[in-house]
Amino acid sequence: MTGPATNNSASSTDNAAVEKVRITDTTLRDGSHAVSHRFTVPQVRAVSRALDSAGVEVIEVTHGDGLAGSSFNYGFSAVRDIDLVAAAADEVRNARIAVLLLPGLGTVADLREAAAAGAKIARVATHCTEADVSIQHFGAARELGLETVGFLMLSHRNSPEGLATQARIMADAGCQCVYVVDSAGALLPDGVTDRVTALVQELGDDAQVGFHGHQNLSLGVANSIAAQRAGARQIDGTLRALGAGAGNSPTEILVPVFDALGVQTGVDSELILAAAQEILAPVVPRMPVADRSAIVQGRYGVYNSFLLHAERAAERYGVPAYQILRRVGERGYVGGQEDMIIDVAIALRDELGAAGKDRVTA
Ligand SMILES: C[C@H](O)CC(=O)C(=O)O
Ligand SMILES: [Mn+2]
Repeated sequence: MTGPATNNSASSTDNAAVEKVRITDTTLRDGSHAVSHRFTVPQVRAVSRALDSAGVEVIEVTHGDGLAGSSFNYGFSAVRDIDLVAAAADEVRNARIAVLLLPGLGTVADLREAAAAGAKIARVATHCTEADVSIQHFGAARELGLETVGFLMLSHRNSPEGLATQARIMADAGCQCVYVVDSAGALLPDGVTDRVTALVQELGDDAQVGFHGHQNLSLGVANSIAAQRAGARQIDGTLRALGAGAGNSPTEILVPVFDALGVQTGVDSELILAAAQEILAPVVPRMPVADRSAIVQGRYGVYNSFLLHAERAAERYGVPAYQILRRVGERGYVGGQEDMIIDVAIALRDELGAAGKDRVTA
């Protein structure tokens, strides 16, 4: 389906040197955070089939925290990653299945198993100042014949120049596309433009640049437009914005928006709308929403995967989740420090109790 021309379509096509982006849908990976990693094989099959039929080129499937993320600290999956990857790979005809790996959590052995199960793309994620921990994983992924993508998480916590230095480390290790990852939904469009531009200049023809947005400040789609205009060639989304925190840039909105801008995605707008409405929505009990906690995450730059951990700690210790998250942001905790949320909740409980304040949990 090609939609009607819009007022801004002419000017934006004039601006765009490249008029195509590749959409990676991560409903079955980032969306896993929002369902506490409870996706089942029939759900993964149905969503993969719908995305594939709509023309989505890349579908990411894993625990929300990547291969081997199923654990006490991050939350247990309903079904093993590898079984979900194999089911998705079996279901698709054209799309390629991607897996996420956080070094230290997932290992090279996990990558090997994922490749054997049908994964074609390895996405390796590190904190935005720690790219060096990904070097061996990119090497291993390339040896396995996998396409490689690098994720610089919490990208708002590094300057454009600093991020470009980290992107260079990934590209030199064999990464073929480095993503600016707005893990907290904290970046504003200018911040995205500056970071993507810095990476494009640094990487040149050595690697592409991608963008992964979140909705905490309702800017996922606007930031994706900024990224594309600055030279990003790969953009992430999820059906119905299903994802950590306030959720991700919605794929079914990215597609018609890029269409209106004259940027090709290769995805059929009508079929992607149907996938969101008819396939995903009925199986998801709770959709992400930009509520007080999620907006605080965006404003204080808090890793989105912390939301459900903070909500559980809030419930357990009788303190507001948004206050836990604000303090976590002030302390600058990064992915992997989920257990520190408990310490923050206990300290807040003691402080609020000592001050004689009422406890609330929302
Ligand atoms: C492991 C994280 O959920 C990766 C991601 O999607 C992000 O940082 O955002
Ligand atoms: Mn994310």
